[in-house]
Amino acid sequence: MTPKKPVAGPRVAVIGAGSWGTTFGKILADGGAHVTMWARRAELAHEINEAKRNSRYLPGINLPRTMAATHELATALHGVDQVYLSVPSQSLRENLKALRPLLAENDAKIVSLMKGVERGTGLRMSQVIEQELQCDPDRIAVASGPNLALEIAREQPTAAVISSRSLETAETIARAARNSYFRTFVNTDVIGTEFGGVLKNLIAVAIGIVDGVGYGENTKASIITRGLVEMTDFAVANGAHPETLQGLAGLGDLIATCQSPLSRNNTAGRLLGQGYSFQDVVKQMQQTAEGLASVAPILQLARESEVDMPIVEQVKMVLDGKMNPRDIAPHLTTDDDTPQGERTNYGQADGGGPLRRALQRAFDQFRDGGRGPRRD
Ligand SMILES: NC(=O)C1=CN([C@@H]2O[C@H](COP(=O)(O)OP(=O)(O)OC[C@H]3O[C@@H](n4cnc5c(N)ncnc54)[C@H](O)[C@@H]3O)[C@@H](O)[C@H]2O)C=CC1
Ligand SMILES: O=C(CO)COP(=O)(O)O
Repeated sequence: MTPKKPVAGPRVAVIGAGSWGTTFGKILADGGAHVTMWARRAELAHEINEAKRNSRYLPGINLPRTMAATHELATALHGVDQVYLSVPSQSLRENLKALRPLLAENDAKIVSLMKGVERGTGLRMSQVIEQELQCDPDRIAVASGPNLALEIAREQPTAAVISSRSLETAETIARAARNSYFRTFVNTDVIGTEFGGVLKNLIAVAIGIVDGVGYGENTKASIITRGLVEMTDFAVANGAHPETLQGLAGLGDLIATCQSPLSRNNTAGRLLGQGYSFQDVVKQMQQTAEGLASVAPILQLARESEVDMPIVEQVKMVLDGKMNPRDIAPHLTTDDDTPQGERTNYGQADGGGPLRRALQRAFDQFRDGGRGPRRD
């Protein structure tokens, strides 16, 4: 009997064949993994299999010859080592319910590619996965960073962060998701990595709004800068390491999303700034703009953790039709009449407050060689 050929790369399934799922499938296939895409529609699975194209989500892109696709979940998940999830965040829980029995006998690593929080619970995607699959959090990883799908599908050089509570899991996934045009770094700050991706969407909506109104670069730079403060304040108060927000998953993604017309969040904001109502914008968006659903749960969490998020508050007011888009502005982002210098909650030397305490805890943990994140 001839010995079985060793399988070079891991066997992976990517659940969700939209723009990011398909692009990530290409990243993995180009890195040597055996990729099966799961698409909801049989026609899309057929197009990927036969034409090596996903013309709706990635027009003009040739997909790897080795990439397979199916619309049968059981076929996609059979014998896999890794499962990548890339469906709209609000649909993750229902999708996991279908996955769970199919993964019962399998200890595959589960990777979230998503950048939203669940409406109603405010849970991050890795928390929803842990709840629904009832699996060891060390098996779960998340991917984030400045990762506009179409640019990566065109093989433009890009970096990303893979984060897991288990460094070993993060490194395993980072090795699989690495190739000549995609470089992955690792950290163990899952909270910071996930919130970075969620929060930059909200700031990108704000940038889109001021763009739509017709304001220029000063306004946008002011909102991006103050937005990073809000993102950091919020994430640190909710358990993140501040350094993560300065890396690819925070600042990096904020820059990419705020300046690119490819961003759906930015586009949704631009339409709002041009005077379209929230309902009109939702109707016009052909793809997922996660920021629209994340605003309310993030503001709820902000209130619970006593963090001010004036820019995100203004985005919510525009979405609700309670603020004229022309009034959204960084000068409303300080809560006193005569702001003295830049208020960065996490840098305040006032000796008190939940943010400062959270920051101190994070630094202590890092200095003591705890499970702090690696620099990305
Ligand atoms: N597109 C991008 O550049 C990036 C997107 N992401 C994140 O990836 C996630 C997925 O976004 P995209 O692929 O861009 O969205 P998309 O809108 O391009 O594709 C979404 C996919 O999910 C499917 N879908 C819709 N509702 C579903 C449901 N109820 N159950 C199962 N599948 C459903 C759609 O048919 C489609 O295949 C989002 O959380 C997004 O924030 C992250 C990084 C980059
Ligand atoms: O997350 C992204 C880039 O990193 C994609 O942003 P949008 O979802 O706004 O298109």
